[in-house]
Amino acid sequence: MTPPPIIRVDKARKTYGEKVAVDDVSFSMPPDAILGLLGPNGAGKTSLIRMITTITAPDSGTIYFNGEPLSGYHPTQIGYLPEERGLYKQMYVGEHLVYLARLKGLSKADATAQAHEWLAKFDLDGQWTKPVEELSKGMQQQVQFIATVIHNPKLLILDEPFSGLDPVNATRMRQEILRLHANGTGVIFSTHRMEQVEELCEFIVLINQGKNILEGKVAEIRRRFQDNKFHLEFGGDLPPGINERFRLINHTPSGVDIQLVAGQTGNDLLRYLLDQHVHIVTFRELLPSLNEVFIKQVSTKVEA
Ligand SMILES: Nc1ncnc2c1ncn2[C@@H]1O[C@H](COP(=O)(O)OP(=O)(O)OP(=O)(O)O)[C@@H](O)[C@H]1O
Repeated sequence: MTPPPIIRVDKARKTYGEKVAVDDVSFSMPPDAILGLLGPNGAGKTSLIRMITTITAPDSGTIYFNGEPLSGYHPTQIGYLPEERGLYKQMYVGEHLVYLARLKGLSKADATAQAHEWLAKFDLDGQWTKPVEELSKGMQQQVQFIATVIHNPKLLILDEPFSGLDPVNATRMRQEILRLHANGTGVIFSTHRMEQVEELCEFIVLINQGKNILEGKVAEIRRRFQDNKFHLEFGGDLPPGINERFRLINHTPSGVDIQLVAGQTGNDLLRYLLDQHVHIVTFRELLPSLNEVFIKQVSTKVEA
């Protein structure tokens, strides 16, 4: 039997007065997936996350966790790193982590052991008795990440987790996220950095103006939005007449991108190049980046 989705959002709606922040959004997230929750500023992502974490309730619609309608006990299985960090500045680092882990149901002994283990992973074990406010911003962020994962949640929700981290610490956090994922934790990752989404996520849901406008596997979505562009690397010269047949864009030192027009196929281009005895080094279709897909989708909807 296939396991139920870790999260299924069924027509969730959230309004603030007249403002419809989440407009009947539905999607499913396979268990242990890494899902990118994307959308422009004000799209409704935080409002949706707050419903998934039971901080707020939908006005209508239902959210299911592992096949069960969300209830008060599910938050202990969720770890949420919000974009606005919320540690108590005067508390000591170790004491703070133990306190937060106990709120998630760990015994004092387990909470203490886990806090030590996680701090050591981030080279922060020497900070146990320091007040949070004496840590750098990046270190505070790592402590908050530890607070998010310390109870070994089944679902992690991370809002811009890498912001403010140097490359070494960002890589370390990324490795920990991937390790948790490999051990069966589902991850919802919200960011405006599309290259991070391409690196980490297999699936995305794109929200715009409160509505789910695009969802699916990243690779399939990029393929769906391909627009007949090819990249050619070649030795020697191109035939002088190529410009009359094909639209050359983006010359780079190693080659050229070619935009085909209606009625032209990649095979037409390849055949032409072979007939003209071009020395082909590389010939491949260019897929749009997720960034290009995002901009195209969001601006189309704004214009519509
Ligand atoms: N507490 C609130 N009261 C009134 N309106 C709100 C409240 N929270 C959010 N909104 C509105 O709901 C809409 C969605 O906001 P939300 O914070 O969910 O967007 P977001 O996608 O997380 O944006 P960002 O990427 O900028 O963080 C916005 O128009 C926002 O102004």
